[in-house]
Amino acid sequence: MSDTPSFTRLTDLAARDVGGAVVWANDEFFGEKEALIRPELPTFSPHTFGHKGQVVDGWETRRRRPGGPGVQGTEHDSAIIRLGIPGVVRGVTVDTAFFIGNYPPHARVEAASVPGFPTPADLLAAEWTEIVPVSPLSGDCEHHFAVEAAGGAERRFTHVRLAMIPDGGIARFRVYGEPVPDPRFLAGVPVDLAALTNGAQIVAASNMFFSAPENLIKPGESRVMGEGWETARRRDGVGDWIEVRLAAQGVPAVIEIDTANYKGNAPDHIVLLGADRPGEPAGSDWFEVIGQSSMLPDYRHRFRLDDARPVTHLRLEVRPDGGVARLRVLGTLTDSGLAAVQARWQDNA
Ligand SMILES: NC(=O)NC(NC(N)=O)C(=O)[O-]
Repeated sequence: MSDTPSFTRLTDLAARDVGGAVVWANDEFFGEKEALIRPELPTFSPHTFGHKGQVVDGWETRRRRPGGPGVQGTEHDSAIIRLGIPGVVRGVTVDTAFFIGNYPPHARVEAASVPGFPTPADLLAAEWTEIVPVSPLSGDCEHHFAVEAAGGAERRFTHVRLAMIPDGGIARFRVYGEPVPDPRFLAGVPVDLAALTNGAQIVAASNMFFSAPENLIKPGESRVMGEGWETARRRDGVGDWIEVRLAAQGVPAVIEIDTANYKGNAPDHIVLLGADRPGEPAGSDWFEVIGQSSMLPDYRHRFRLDDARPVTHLRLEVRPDGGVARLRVLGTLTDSGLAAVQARWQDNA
């Protein structure tokens, strides 16, 4: 349990900051269900009581009593989470941090793929596939469970259901996996080729001391410094960088490099390189997309590209170091890029 498995380096598809939501729970008497998907680490303030009991940073149900409130029609407590980014699930983490006398002894996870805009009633009636069987939990502990492809076939899921058996508290729930975007929303319109929600992925980074490079391509604005990508102070003059694999091959038209909230720690300048290697990791065949350009603190820098070449990967170099909040790459998929997105969609239907 102490070794952190590699799937935890994938995107947390359920996190609130990528659009996840806890849409239903049969009970949340002591702790609200939405806490499950907060991106921040859980906290605890001992001997802090509200009208309902100890204040907790997690989803916590009441003690189940036969025929008592909150338990009608259920065998155990459960919550349904809408993934912010539908995709293939590779593993989950159930974190019982700070729940010691009140952790659930077992958990189980199921997943479903429900099209459209399902209501909680639609979800309760949906067909669910078990992705983590009933498994023992201990108190105040992170539990990592790898998810095997059901029957050997990979599936794109839109929702997961977390059961705690029979009741208790869970601080955080992470659902790690690979986004699988719906090609209908990427065909024939300008899109952000670097967006996590469109299937882009950060594949390498020089440094992530203060915050994760994946933040660069998350949805929405970066509201505070901690929501961007910030490196440690460099003393070697080498410079920091990230590499992003785009949603698929596309032609970029407008690039945004936003240093929002980096006021005393924006990079001095950047260079943006591109590579066109469909189906392969980017190698050393980089070409210039944006030449050396000065950066201002706390500023959304926009660059218009004319006659750009198709790219599958971009490499953002920041010199000498510092923070960048967001990288946006507005452009259109090429025919072969769209075909790749469609093939992935069909493979995971
Ligand atoms: N001291 C507690 O935490 N008690 C109860 N929980 C809360 N949150 O008050 C309980 O019964 O699990």
